[in-house]
This record gives sequence, C-alpha cells and structure tokens, in this order.
Amino acid sequence: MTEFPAQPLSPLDGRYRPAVTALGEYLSEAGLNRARVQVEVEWLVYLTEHSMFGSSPLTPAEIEQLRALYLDFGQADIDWLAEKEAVTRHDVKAVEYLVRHRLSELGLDRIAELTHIACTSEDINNLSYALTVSQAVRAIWLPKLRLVLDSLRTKAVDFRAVPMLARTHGQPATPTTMGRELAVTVYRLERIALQIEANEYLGKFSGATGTFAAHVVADPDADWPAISREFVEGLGLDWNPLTTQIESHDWQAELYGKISHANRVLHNLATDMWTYISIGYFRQIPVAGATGSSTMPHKVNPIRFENAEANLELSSAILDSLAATLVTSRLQRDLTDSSAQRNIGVGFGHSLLALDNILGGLGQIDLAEDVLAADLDHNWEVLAEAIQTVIRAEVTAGRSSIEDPYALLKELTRGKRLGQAELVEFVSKLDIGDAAKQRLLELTPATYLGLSDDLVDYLP
Ligand SMILES: O=C(O)C[C@H](Nc1ncnc2c1ncn2[C@@H]1O[C@H](COP(=O)(O)O)[C@@H](O)[C@H]1O)C(=O)O
Repeated sequence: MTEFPAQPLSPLDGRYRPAVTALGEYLSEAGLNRARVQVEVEWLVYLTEHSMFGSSPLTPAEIEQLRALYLDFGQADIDWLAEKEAVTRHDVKAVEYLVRHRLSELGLDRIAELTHIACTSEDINNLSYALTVSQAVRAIWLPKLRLVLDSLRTKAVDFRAVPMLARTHGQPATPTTMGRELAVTVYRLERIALQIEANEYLGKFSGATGTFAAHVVADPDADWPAISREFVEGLGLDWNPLTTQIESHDWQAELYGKISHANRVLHNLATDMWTYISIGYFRQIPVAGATGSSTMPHKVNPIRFENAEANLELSSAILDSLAATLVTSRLQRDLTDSSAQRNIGVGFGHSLLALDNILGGLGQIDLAEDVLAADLDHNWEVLAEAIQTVIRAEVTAGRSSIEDPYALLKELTRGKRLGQAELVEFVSKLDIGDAAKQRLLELTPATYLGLSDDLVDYLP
C-alpha cells in the first residue's frame, strides 16, 4: 500500500472545513501567535509611550511599523515561528524572538530589551486567548447563532396559529401550535445568547507569580497595578488583579458552560425537528441531485439535524472538559491549561458546524399542516381535560352537581380513542350551565389551544 501524505485527523480540518474556516482566523495556532505578537507589540508601545525604564516615545511611523507586525502577520511569520520553536521548545519565547528579530529589521534595536520585559509567558498567553476567544465568539459563533434564531423566529411567527397535537411522554396531550413550540426554543436560546454576550474576558498582567516582583525591582516607583490595569483594559479586556502565574480561567469556564448549555438546547431542537419530520409534521424539501439512501431511492433523510446532534454532543464534551480542567492548576501553575486550551477551537468548531447544519435543515422543511390537522382530528379524547375542568368550574359555581368529574372523564376516555360524535353526545347530556355546555360543544382539538397564539408575542 502507498502511504498518504499527512492527513488531518479532525474532520473539522477535512470534510467540514468550509463550515468552520472562519474560526481559524482566531482559534488556530496561527491566530494565537498573531495575538501573542499583538500583546508583545502593544506592551512595547505602552512602555515607550509612558517613557518607562528611561525609554522615549516612538514616532507615529514607528508605531505603525510595529503594529504591522501583527496586522500583517502571515505565512512568513508562521514559518519563522515554527523553525524557532523547534529550537527553543518554548512557544512564547519563539514569539519574543520573532518580535526582537523584526525590531532589528526595523532599526529599533534600542528598544529590543523592552521586548517581553517583566512578562511571564502566561502574561502574553492569557491576554492572547482572551482576545482570540472573545473575537471568535463575537465575530463568528454568536452571529451564526443569531442566524439560527432569526430562522426559528420567522417560523415561530409564521406557524403561531397552526394547531398541533402535543405529545407529552410521546402520548396525545393538550394541543398547542407549532409556532408556540418553536418560540419556546427561541426564548431559551435568546436568554443564553444574552448571557454569552455579557461574559467577561479577564486578563492578568503581573509577572511570573502574579506579584509584580520583577516590575518592582526594576522600577520601584511605578504604580504597577495601575499600569497593568490600564494595559489590560486598553486591549478591551477586564482586568484580573489577583492571580497566581496564570489567569484563573474562570471566565473561560463560565463561557464554555454557557456555550455548552446553548449546545444542549440546540440538541433538543435538533431531536425534536427529527421527530416532527419522522411523524410527517414537516416535509423535507429534496435537494436537487442529492441521494437519501444508497439502496432506497424514495428516501430523504434528515441528515442535517442528525449531523447537528452528533456535533453538538462532541462540542459540549470538549467544552465541558475544558471548563472542568482549566479552573485547576497545581500551586502557582502547571502546564495542563496550555495543552488543553489548544482544543478551544475544536470545541467551538463542532458547535459552529452544528449551527450551520441546523440552519440548513430549517431551510429545507415545509410544515405539513394537513398532517397536523389530521392528527388532531384522530385524537378527540384530548378534550377530556377541557370537559372535566369546565364541569369542576360549574360545580364550584353551583350550576352543576356532577360528582367527581375527573373520574367521570377518566372512565370515558383513559386509554381509548374517542371520536367527535361520542364526545358531542357525552357533552350534550351533561348537567351543566348552558353557556359552558355551548363552549364545550364548539370546542375541537384544533381550537383547544388556550393562548398558544398570543404567547408567541412574548418572543424577545
Ligand atoms: O514564562 C514562563 O515561561 C514561565 C514558566 N511557565 C510557562 N508558562 C507558559 N508556557 C510555558 C511555561 N513553561 C513552558 N512553557 C511552554 O508551553 C508550551 C506547552 O506546550 P503544549 O503542551 O503543547 O501546550 C511549550 O512550548 C512550553 O515550552 C515557568 O517556569 O513558570
């Protein structure tokens, strides 16, 4: 057998690449290294702007050239870092050398020793992760979730008055509307989206063990906590003043918990859509040229929702694992976070892929209102709840003396299929007030909807 050239092991880098490419901009190793260069460069700019350690401010042209190191970060830098890291065996040190190398090329050797000064690698790493993860969430993941929410919201509104048999425990139950059921999912996801939007992205910048020790010994007069805060906040992050060597990663655990929660709600949506399709409530719109089954030519399979189901489970498994492991670090640091955080993009990638498939799946279905109507018409016994409740109200109001209305209806309906004629006959003979009886006689499974339609107005 011939040997393949190197192949991706993750399907995210293979067959699913087009759906997740955008995340690579932030959550790939190159994205991380670009952010590391950004932090190193911005620290140089900050130090010189404030004439720290006797330095003097750079000219605007020099600052522009420095910032180009990360703004124009590309393949040449990626290759340079790979070569250097093979020697240093330390990824952040390689980044420091890259910055020093470019400083030399720019004729800025005079500030070379300010590169990475007083920093530990984690000072660079934690800010870089906070930057890249926040950008990935805000620029890629949340907008994709918003597209799914828009599609769901449109369907919730379009189908708000379309009656549907409910199936608590999988059994016929008090009817609802398809739109209201979809609105429940939108409401849930909107809450989580707001929580994700409000997530903090904390950053520490305080040296080898979080004590500013090197800073103070190099410049005892500077207000280092204030400088650290200004620098971290200047990057658009929230300052964490009290840490060990590592940022404590609590913001990451909180964020991944929320994304994982969203994943599970989406998983619930995917399996419900699958079930609605399987009982004929939604018809799938065949995709031209596509095949459902390799042997059963008639089939259109709900593969989008099935793919989403699998990828949401994988995403949550990874994000839950990250949330659990990242909040512990032995003593002042261990390196497990470094190795674990390299999988953040994998966790987000599986979720993004699932969102993409849910969006595609939602775009390929039509509501089969005739099937929903027929199902309701086959289940008149769901009006038993309505009848027993009205009788109890009538008894309480003194307009009826029927004993134990619940038992009466249970006797009539439990485990049975009743038709319209039998129910009408039963209601006609009830000893209750005329208005109540008329209300019950006019009721059908398709009109026993309570406030289903109105409740859709609570959509955020
Ligand atoms: O500023 C420092 O570096 C302080 C140092 N702690 C470290 N902090 C951050 N990174 C470190 C640390 N140590 C190693 N490395 C480098 O991390 C990389 C780990 O590789 P991987 O498991 O692939 O994520 C891999 O590149 C490692 O070389 C300490 O001794 O406290």
